[in-house]
Amino acid sequence: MANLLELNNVNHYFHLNTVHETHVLQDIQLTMKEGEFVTIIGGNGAGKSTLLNSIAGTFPVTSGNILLNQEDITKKNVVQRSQFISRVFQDPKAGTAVRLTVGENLAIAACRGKKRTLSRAKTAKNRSFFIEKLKGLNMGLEEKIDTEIGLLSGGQRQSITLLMATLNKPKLLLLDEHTAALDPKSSHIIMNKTKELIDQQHLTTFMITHNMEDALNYGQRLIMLHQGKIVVDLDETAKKNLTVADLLTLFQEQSGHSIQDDALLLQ
Ligand SMILES: Nc1ncnc2c1ncn2[C@@H]1O[C@H](COP(=O)(O)OP(=O)(O)OP(=O)(O)O)[C@@H](O)[C@H]1O
Repeated sequence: MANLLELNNVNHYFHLNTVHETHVLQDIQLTMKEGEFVTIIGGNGAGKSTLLNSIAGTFPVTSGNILLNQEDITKKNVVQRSQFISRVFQDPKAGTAVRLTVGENLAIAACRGKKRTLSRAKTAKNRSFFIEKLKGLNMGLEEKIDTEIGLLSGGQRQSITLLMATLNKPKLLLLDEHTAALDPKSSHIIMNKTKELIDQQHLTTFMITHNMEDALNYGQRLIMLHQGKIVVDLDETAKKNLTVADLLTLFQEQSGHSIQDDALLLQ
């Protein structure tokens, strides 16, 4: 199967050529197949968010190139890339207009990357489409279609953010610790919804998590990042029977360090 995403020798420096220079991504070589669900873990400051930001186009990489469906997107900015790359952030408020209703937020998401044509008939059709999608979440959120999204709980908001991110079937879905701000029960519900949406649409997905169990339980491949380098890359067979303890040992063997990250170890 063809590569959906390809990163070739990607390097990223912050504050290049200053005393504060940090080499955050170091010669990243990474490919993802279409439909692959990859989880990524690593200690604080390993460069996970920077890697996602580089793929999303939040800032230009210092060197190297990024290909999506064989097209070089390295020079495209975040808005141009958002036509085919969706992202869900840790903060459930990010990516939504908190003063607009659930329905209005979904309408904005549905227009992403398309020409906006609004007619009464289309608005009514969209409304029933959104109600069906909300029903699919099985959280009773179809009743909240006219509620301001800012008034919903973190878990409810995050499930709608997920729906918004997947409404137009993105080529690539980036999940940036999207359950980390939720309580354990909501986090579990959202992870199950995430898997459901990914499976239904066969979405190519890259998920950062601090939860090692989730990193092992979800997706077909697991990557560990350490000091800006990929130190572990496990396929489905390799990660199938691994425990969190095995993962910690593997990390130590490959990087020469133990994970100095309480958030990761406390999971
Ligand atoms: N905008 C920025 N300007 C300068 N340095 C930055 C910036 N963003 C991140 N860094 C630095 O880059 C390094 C990697 O940060 P990044 O946020 O990518 O790590 P992370 O693996 O996502 O960490 P965490 O798990 O703690 O969120 C850190 O040393 C961080 O201080």
